[in-house]
Amino acid sequence: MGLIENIKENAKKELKTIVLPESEDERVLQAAQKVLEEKTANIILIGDEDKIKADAQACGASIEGASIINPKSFENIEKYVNELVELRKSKNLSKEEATEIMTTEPRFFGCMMVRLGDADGLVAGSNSPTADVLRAAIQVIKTAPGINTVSSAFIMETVDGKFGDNGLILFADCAVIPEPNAEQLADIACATAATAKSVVGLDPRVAMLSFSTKGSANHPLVDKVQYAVDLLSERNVDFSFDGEMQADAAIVEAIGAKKAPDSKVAGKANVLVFPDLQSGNIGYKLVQRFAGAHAHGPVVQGLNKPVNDLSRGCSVDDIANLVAITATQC
Ligand SMILES: CC(C)(COP(=O)(O)OP(=O)(O)OC[C@H]1O[C@@H](n2cnc3c(N)ncnc32)[C@H](O)[C@@H]1OP(=O)(O)O)[C@@H](O)C(=O)NCCC(=O)NCCS
Ligand SMILES: CC(=O)OP(=O)(O)O
Repeated sequence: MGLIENIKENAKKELKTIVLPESEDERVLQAAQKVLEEKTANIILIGDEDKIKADAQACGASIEGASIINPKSFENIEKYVNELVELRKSKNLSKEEATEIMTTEPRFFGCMMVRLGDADGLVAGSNSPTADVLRAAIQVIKTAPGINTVSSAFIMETVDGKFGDNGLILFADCAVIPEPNAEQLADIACATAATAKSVVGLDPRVAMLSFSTKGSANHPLVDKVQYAVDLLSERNVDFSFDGEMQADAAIVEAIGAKKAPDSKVAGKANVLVFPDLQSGNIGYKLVQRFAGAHAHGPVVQGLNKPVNDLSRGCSVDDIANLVAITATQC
């Protein structure tokens, strides 16, 4: 069974409720139909019921079985507003401002549903930049206890099975932290190793990427990655890691053996931690488009409850798949 089939089978075992706040996007309505037909989650759509039903009919999506909630007529809106005021107390958010946010920004409303237990998880981002989804999640859901860093990973399913574990390889961080420091890079490595284990079932081998392999170049950017590797050693983590190393040394056995002969990770990495968001975001999109890889995610890591993002270029299947992934994280 393939990765997504496996995840969907797991999601079916105990149905979770996933919020899709971007009901104005026809791909979301079509994905809702798919999820309901496949029975991988219960679905809540946010918005005006008449409009959503008309839009669904116009795009040929049957959303029967989905719940629809309109924040403007939601009976518990007062509770949601009060919770947001409390959460943003240090920023002096007024009740009027909180009411405006809760009734006009469905991503914030949806995250509040998840925070307060009225839903189990949320998937958004097909119709909004990642930053908007992340801001709502960070402000409303917050980080998990003991975690400082929210980051993300793409589960890349490459076609010929040559790289990673039978073609499965995680890329991080491709969506959240523009210029991670060494501490944050170490946090990203730990979070992505955990995602590799819990969501994909891999035994993680993490490569900390750079334009240098084991000191082949000297530059402050290389020093940062080396420092992140030192931090991982100090943390006594329970997964294999190594770096700094170049991408070819990380994933091609012969090149790994030449450039980093003593490494347990070089040549067989199944988690790639990019040194910054420029390289991570560009890197995943090139592999997705040039190599025809499926890019599942970005799976957001470090939050107290599951909220996952989509690329605006996503397909209906991408949304339905991410809903199943989210359901298994609940
Ligand atoms: C994630 C992101 C939206 C946060 O931006 P922001 O809201 O402007 O962040 P700020 O630096 O103003 O911080 C706001 C709050 O969020 C927290 N925060 C921001 N990023 C965080 C992270 N990665 N992990 C944990 N907390 C974070 C800050 O500590 C701060 O907390 P406070 O309100 O309690 O003081 C921003 O880093 C971003 O835009 N990232 C790139 C997203 C993107 O475009 N990706 C490419 C396409 S996928
Ligand atoms: C993850 C990502 O790159 O999102 P978008 O394409 O929407 O910017």
